Amino acid sequence: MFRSGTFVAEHVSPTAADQIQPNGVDLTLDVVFEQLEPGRIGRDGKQVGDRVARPLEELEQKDPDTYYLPQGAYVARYGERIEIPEGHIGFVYPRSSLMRNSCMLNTAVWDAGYEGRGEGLLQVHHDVEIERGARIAQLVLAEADHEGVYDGSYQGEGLE
Ligand SMILES: O=c1ccn([C@H]2C[C@H](O)[C@@H](COP(=O)(O)OP(=O)(O)OP(=O)(O)O)O2)c(=O)[nH]1
Repeated sequence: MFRSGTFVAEHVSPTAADQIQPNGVDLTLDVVFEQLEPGRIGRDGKQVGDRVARPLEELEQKDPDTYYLPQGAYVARYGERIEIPEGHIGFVYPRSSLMRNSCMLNTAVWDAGYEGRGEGLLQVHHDVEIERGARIAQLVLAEADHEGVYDGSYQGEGLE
């Protein structure tokens, strides 16, 4: 069973009232990274390629806290600290307004016991402006059986 947005909000911080949806909690965009070097996925381990945070443009008469993203693929870090409670699994979906603007957010499984500010692959198929702090995604939680809890290399990411 999927949990309510109010339940999900107990595991996401900070959350403003307008982020709490009937079935989940909206996540905001904090940092956009651009990958510089190749990563590696091996049979026995992996490595994330070097990346750099994209600068926030500071154009006159424009909100300075806005990303102006040309077509391409970016890694987006969310602004919220997320905790996947035991007995649950998390899924993140893009906000439909992204899709309607020819952009997409690709995501993976969020494991029970994970804590951190996660990341998603932001695909920009048409140039787009996204304000820092704007809502781009929604986290939902479903009840799930599991053995053990998350103990991988991304535990605690973005909380430093
Ligand atoms: O779209 C997603 C999906 C998951 N996560 C977080 C939560 C998840 O629990 C953690 C690890 O994901 P996964 O298990 O897929 O990572 P991995 O590539 O298998 O690495 P590791 O074994 O170090 O966990 O990353 C994200 O930040 N974004």
